[in-house]
Amino acid sequence: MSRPVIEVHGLWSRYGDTVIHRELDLVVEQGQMVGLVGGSGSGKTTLLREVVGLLRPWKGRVHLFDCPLYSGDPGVDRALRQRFGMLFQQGALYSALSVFDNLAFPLREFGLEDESLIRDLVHLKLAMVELDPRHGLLKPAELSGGMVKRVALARALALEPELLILDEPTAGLDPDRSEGFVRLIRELQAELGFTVIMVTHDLATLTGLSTHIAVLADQRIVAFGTPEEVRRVEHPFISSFFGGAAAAPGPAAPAPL
Ligand SMILES: Nc1ncnc2c1ncn2[C@@H]1O[C@H](COP(=O)(O)OP(=O)(O)OP(=O)(O)O)[C@@H](O)[C@H]1O
Repeated sequence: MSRPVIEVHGLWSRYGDTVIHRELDLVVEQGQMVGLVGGSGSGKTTLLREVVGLLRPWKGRVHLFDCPLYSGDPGVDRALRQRFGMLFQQGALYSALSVFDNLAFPLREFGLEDESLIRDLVHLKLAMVELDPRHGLLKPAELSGGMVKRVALARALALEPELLILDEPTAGLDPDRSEGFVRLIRELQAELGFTVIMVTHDLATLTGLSTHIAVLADQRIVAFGTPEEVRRVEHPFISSFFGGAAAAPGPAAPAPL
């Protein structure tokens, strides 16, 4: 039985007098990989920040794993934070720390003290993203763009989250590296079963990763469904986003997960 991981109901957001979201609803169920698309400035990043509690909505309800995001109990909020991992476009890694310490950071922060266990877990996470222990000695500035993304992914997965939030996961990667990163996320998702919500402007990343697509336009989610279902919805943004491919999924359909 599928259960909701993210539930957003009647959400209003604003910066000053500018309303960004108006009565927005979104439900993401366990195991779904949801690509959130919308025009530039439509409020995708704002929505992600509200979903993870980095930004408080003006009005409305956000629940994660059936728990209200702002329970008022620091212990509950902390336990909830352990259940999701984030890969944000900027500020992914601490530049002064080695790769090893970047990955050890969330483990130590959440109370792990046994250094030999931390070492084993860090090496396990490095292996998950196809890196080896010697990469742990490097500083972020010594890594290629693709390796930075993989380390950031390993860090997002450090606490074995049930939900992974990705903001432009392949931005800045060339098409080959981007394809490799999409494959890696897909394989890890198939193995670990986490739910994904992702913002991307890249059609290849969107079609390669999404089981579902949510379209943000007119200050709310105007379409939600499988890529094929969403392509059939009549809306000017959807027609222009998918262009001529709107009627026929063809080769752009997502790979099976
Ligand atoms: N801290 C802020 N203060 C004021 N306005 C903001 C702030 N952050 C974002 N905005 C504005 O709110 C709107 C939504 O921004 P947001 O970054 O959520 O959109 P987006 O859909 O992620 O955009 P893009 O696709 O271009 O990254 C934009 O018009 C943006 O300029």
